[in-house]
Amino acid sequence: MLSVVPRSVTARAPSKVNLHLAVGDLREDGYHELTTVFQALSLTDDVSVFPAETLAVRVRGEGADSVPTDHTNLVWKAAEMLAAEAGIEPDVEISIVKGIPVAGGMAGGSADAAAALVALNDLWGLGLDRPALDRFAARLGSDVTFSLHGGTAVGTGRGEKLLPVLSRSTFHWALALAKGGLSTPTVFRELDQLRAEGHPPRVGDAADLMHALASGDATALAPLLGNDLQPAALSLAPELRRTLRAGVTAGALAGVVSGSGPTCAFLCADAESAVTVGAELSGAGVCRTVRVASGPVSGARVIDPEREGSH
Ligand SMILES: C[C@@](CO)(OP(=O)(O)O)[C@H](O)COP(=O)(O)OP(=O)(O)OC[C@H]1O[C@@H](n2ccc(N)nc2=O)[C@H](O)[C@@H]1O
Ligand SMILES: Nc1ncnc2c1ncn2[C@@H]1O[C@H](COP(=O)(O)OP(=O)(O)O)[C@@H](O)[C@H]1O
Repeated sequence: MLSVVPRSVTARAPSKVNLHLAVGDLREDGYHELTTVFQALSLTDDVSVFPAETLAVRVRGEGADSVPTDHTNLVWKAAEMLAAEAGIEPDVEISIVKGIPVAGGMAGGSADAAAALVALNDLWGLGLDRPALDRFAARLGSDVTFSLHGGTAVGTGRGEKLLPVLSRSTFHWALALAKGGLSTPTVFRELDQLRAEGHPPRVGDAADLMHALASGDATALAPLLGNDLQPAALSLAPELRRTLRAGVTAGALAGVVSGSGPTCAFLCADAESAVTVGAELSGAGVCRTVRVASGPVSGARVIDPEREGSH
């Protein structure tokens, strides 16, 4: 007798770096008004879903020990939301393979949530279109909408209102992953505190940065990278100053704290330079480990792990 192997679906979602992150006022709902330019990077997480007796989450890979496997994991919440919408039980095993550092300012949890939405939409045959997936994404977290879309985009509101940005070439990055993580709400609170006490530097508008992206010129883009959360991340993790200096000394065009940190992202002239900068950073002992990545890449999408490989 033929036994039927239950179908599984795997989706891959990108990390992100904020090329520009302007943080505005604290809103009444506890979020800050943002204007940010996201770029999706080739450092990714894979999320596979399989029919199961009950909802369960497993995690392996980069930083897996510090990722929750209970209802607080964003993929668990994504499964419950979609199942409630479809009127079914969320009986599924969700397996996450992390390549994106946890609490690293690179939207790893958001990537997993976006990948889970895409994979479950396929597994359960829900036929949800992009606007519908966007609505679920925005409920899960501010960055999840971007993780779905990928590419290069401007985010406003709390980061969930997106408009695509013309970006002409591929940019190459060396990433310095730190020992611990930084909690996003703690970094926003630290910025509020720094602003109450003085005037930490603020990024201007993103007009010149948009031109540099459209021209595809990494040398023009480099001096325009900016992040209002960087002073707060440096205040909480002062050792990142050394990391930022070391990357530029190693030949990067510029370095910036990624989102709320503590990952530092270094824009490099080309792929070869990114490998050299990564090796020098590694040798300088200013970070836990290094990765190279390029962007922009696509948002969360179903993959065939046999053909595309799984990490
Ligand atoms: C800072 C950014 C920049 O892209 O990314 P990360 O560095 O975390 O990757 C994002 O704004 C993070 O987005 P995300 O990680 O999805 O945050 P959420 O879960 O929605 O919010 C976590 C907490 O961060 C704070 N928060 C988040 C977004 C925002 N616009 N204002 C805020 O003040 C709030 O305290 C909120 O309760
Ligand atoms: N699927 C997930 N992957 C990673 N972290 C998750 C996940 N679900 C919930 N978390 C929690 O979210 C927090 C933020 O993690 P992450 O999204 O990786 O970083 P960041 O917000 O800095 O980009 C972590 O403290 C982690 O415990």
